[in-house]
Amino acid sequence: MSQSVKSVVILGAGAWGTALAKLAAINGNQVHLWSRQGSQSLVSVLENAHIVLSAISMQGVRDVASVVQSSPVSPETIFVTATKGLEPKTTYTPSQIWQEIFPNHPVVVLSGPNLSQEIVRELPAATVVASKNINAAQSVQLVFSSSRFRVYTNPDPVGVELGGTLKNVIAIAAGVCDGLNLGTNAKAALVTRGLTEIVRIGKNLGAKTETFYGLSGLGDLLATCNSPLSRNYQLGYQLAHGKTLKEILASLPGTAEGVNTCRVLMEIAQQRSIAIPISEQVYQLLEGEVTPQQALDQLMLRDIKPEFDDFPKEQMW
Ligand SMILES: NC(=O)c1ccc[n+]([C@@H]2O[C@H](COP(=O)([O-])OP(=O)(O)OC[C@H]3O[C@@H](n4cnc5c(N)ncnc54)[C@H](OP(=O)(O)O)[C@@H]3O)[C@@H](O)[C@H]2O)c1
Ligand SMILES: O=P(O)(O)OC[C@H](O)CO
Repeated sequence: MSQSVKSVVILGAGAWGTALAKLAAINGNQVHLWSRQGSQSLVSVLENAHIVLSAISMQGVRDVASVVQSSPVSPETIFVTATKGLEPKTTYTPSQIWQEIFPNHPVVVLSGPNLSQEIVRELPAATVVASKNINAAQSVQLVFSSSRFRVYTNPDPVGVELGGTLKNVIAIAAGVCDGLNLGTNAKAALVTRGLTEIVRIGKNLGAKTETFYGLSGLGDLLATCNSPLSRNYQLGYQLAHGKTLKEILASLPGTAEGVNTCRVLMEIAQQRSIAIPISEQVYQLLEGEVTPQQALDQLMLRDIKPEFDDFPKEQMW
């Protein structure tokens, strides 16, 4: 893989921003890792940046993007977003925020089964870079691809971004499932039906169904629902052990985006009349309206129904 050296600015020196900075540096790129707590001004690092990647947690994305907007950036700069969340006020995905603020720049989504602690240890992993601008996606692919990190391109940014974002809600449920010791059958049912919910929402928001069966959908869902390294999984696991959300958030290392995502997701589902029963129980659990056991009972005692929403009637019996 040969390419010219790129100037890459990573916004957000949290767990994911730091891991991505390491990956870009391995390929000989000139990398600036920016944090609001650091000494470098945003203006100074943005000068001549080919790629600006945001690994800011959802709550800070619009503020940081607005500050970037007031700084001089080259018209060629590609924006990459690696945040997995939804904006409460607008229900926008992070890439929609970046595209709204930078309408004339390519925006690329980077998302996949990427637990940062494994990537920092240089364990092998794969991810997806998705954009309507395929040249931009390919440039980003070259910057991050290495013998330890395999990067695929994809033309469905909304699907890639929603897969990574919505799985966090199901990962909370998976943590609850393991915390309650419900067994492997229950976990398989939960993850599979969770994927059905993600596909329903994603299709309604304009994503391609097949994207959710790829790395950024099913791949990330499997990684996050099965790893104690996931903050969202950990949060669910601890809820099942009787801790309150407040107690868990006070000691959790880093951001568990699933909590806010779940609230925004419920709003989207209600506005569009989309059934997402697992996510709804996660919501009620996070709001303290049900216990983990009550959430389980509510799911198991729902009306019986066909497995698929759109199977032709003559094929059901
Ligand atoms: N960790 C992973 O394995 C992983 C993998 C893939 C995707 N992601 C996604 O990447 C995003 C970041 O995750 P993370 O694990 O890196 O979280 P994190 O360790 O909590 O770091 C969050 C970063 O966002 C910054 N930030 C938050 N609000 C800000 C604001 N208003 N202005 C400026 N900076 C702000 C934080 O700055 P301060 O330190 O100054 O607060 C920090 O650098 C999340 O959306 C997550 O879902 C994470
Ligand atoms: O630690 P989590 O739950 O934010 O998950 C990290 C990544 O999204 C896994 O791909």
